[in-house]
Amino acid sequence: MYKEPFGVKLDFETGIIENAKKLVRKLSDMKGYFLDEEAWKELVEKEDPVVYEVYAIEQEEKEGDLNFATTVLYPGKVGKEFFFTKGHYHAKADRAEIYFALKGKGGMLLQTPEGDAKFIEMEPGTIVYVPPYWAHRTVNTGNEPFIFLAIYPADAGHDYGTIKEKGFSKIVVEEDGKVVVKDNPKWKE
Ligand SMILES: O=P(O)(O)OC[C@H]1O[C@](O)(CO)[C@@H](O)[C@@H]1O
Ligand SMILES: [Fe+2]
Repeated sequence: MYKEPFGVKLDFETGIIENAKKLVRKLSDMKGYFLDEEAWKELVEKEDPVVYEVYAIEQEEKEGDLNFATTVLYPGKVGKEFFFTKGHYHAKADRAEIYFALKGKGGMLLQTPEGDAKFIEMEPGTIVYVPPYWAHRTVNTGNEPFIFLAIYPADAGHDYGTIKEKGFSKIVVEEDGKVVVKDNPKWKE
């Protein structure tokens, strides 16, 4: 009837949550996500780096329950574009989410289904509220791993397909040593 409460330990240095399920996303898992396809191919053939790791504590997909996960997003670029997570809408699109930045430097790209985008900078201590219906992707704009905790409804689910197909309307790139958010020339409305 009642579920058993529990506490787990999160290591602030590494982002690892004990007893969590680990997921690894390598650059080869992200075909078609980056603007510069040549640079993507070259880097995959050379070293196929890990782009991010997720440590998740997940419950059954039921209304009312909560999941949480840390992400360790490594520093790097494909061409001029900073490493990012795949990004997704929630399968149940009206589900919100909270992110809490722990280490490193980065930001979150958010987008409505109409393509209105927003970039929110994140540093340790930043809490980001992801409202219902907004797609979200995190970006590492620094030189060390960008680590954050996400807390989301257990029944939110992931809709990766829409972003994989259309991308985000904005990209985050390095130009003259600066972080620049600009229009994505490949964005399909
Ligand atoms: O699911 P993505 O877009 O690959 O990004 C990874 C992060 O997002 C989450 O799916 C939560 O929104 C986590 O599992 C993880 O923190
Ligand atoms: Fe999410």
